[in-house]
Amino acid sequence: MQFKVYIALGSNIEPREQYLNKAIETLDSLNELNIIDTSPVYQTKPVGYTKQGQFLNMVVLAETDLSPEQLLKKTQSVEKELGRERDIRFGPRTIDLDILMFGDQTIQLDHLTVPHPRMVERAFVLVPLKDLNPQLHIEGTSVQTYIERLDQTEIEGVELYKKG
Ligand SMILES: Nc1ncnc2c1ncn2[C@@H]1O[C@H](COP(=O)(O)OP(=O)(O)OP(=O)(O)O)[C@@H](O)[C@H]1O
Ligand SMILES: Nc1nc2c(c(=O)[nH]1)N=C(CO)CN2
Repeated sequence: MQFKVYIALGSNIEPREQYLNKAIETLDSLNELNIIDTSPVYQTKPVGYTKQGQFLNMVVLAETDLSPEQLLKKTQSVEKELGRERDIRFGPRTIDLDILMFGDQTIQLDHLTVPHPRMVERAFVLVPLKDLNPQLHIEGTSVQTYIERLDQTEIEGVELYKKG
C-alpha cells in the first residue's frame, strides 16, 4: 500500500471501548486500508467543552491506497454508522475520527486540513502518537518537542486506561 496515515480516535459515550474497537475493525475491513499498529488507550479529561464525560483516546497507524479525500469519506461514514451526531462543537460523541497525518503530505482544502490543525496542541493526541512513533516529526518539529510545549495540567489530564 502506498501511504502511511495516522488516525486519532476519541469516544466519550458508552460503550466507549466498543466504539473504538468497532471503528478500528470497520476501517481495517476496507480492501484499500490495513491497520498496522494501535497505540495504548488513554482516558482523558475533556478539552474545549468541559461539561461532558471523560474520553477514551488512541491513535492508529494504517497503510492505505485511498486518496486523502476518499479516506475522509470513509472515516465520516464510520462516524455516521456508529451514531455520531454533530450538535455541540467539541461536545460528546460516540466516535470521532481525525486524520492526523497522511504520508508527508500537506493538504489545505475547505473540508480537509492535514496535518490536523489542532493536533499539536492536544495532549490526548500527542501522547498516543508518540507511543506509536517517538521519532515522528510534524512539519519539521518532533512530537516530543510539541509535548514539552504543553502545560503540565494538559499532560496530567491523559492517563493510561486499563481495558475492562
Ligand atoms: N484532518 C481532518 N480530519 C478529519 N476531519 C477534518 C480534517 N480537516 C478538516 N476536517 C473537517 O472538519 C469537519 C468537522 O469535523 P468534526 O465534526 O469531527 O470536528 P470536531 O471533532 O468537533 O473538532 P476537531 O476537528 O477539532 O476534532 C469535518 O466535516 C471535516 O470536513
Ligand atoms: N479529552 C478530549 N477532549 C476532546 C476531544 C477528545 O477526543 N478528547 N475531542 C474534542 C473534539 O474533537 C474536544 N475535546
